[in-house]
Amino acid sequence: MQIKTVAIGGDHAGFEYKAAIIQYLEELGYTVRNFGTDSVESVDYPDFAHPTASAVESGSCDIGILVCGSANGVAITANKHQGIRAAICWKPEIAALARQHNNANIICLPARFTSIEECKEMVQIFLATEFEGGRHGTRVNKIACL
Ligand SMILES: O=C(CO)[C@H](O)[C@H](O)[C@H](O)COP(=O)(O)O
Repeated sequence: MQIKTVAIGGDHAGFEYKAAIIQYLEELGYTVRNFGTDSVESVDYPDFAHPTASAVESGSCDIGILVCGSANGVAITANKHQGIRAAICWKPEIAALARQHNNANIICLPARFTSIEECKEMVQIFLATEFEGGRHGTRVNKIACL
């Protein structure tokens, strides 16, 4: 999958990291759609995670990034969307496996438990790693079969 357009969103706890990631991605040549929030003023993460997830689910963006304090809230929210597989990642290896084994289409980053540089590395890996398919495809297909 060729990734050109990235959706990104998060709450106040993820704002500074989101801004740094946007700049990083635009320097790499990606088109970034920012779904906010755009300040450190306290907000409710679902208000920003839902539109970000919808953009990926609809296909208007190729992949998504969500950032909040622990990543839990944005992940729980995004995974309410039928077409979303949102993975919480806190190490580069986990970001790779989220794509390789789970075909994740949103990476959720814990801003209060990682550094900006670690998040940039995880984003780069997430965007560059392909889904392996095979046995993993069988498993991923079973996720939606409620
Ligand atoms: O996952 C979260 C919510 O479950 C995020 O970590 C939020 O960023 C966090 O809860 C925000 O906490 P705050 O005390 O309101 O800044």
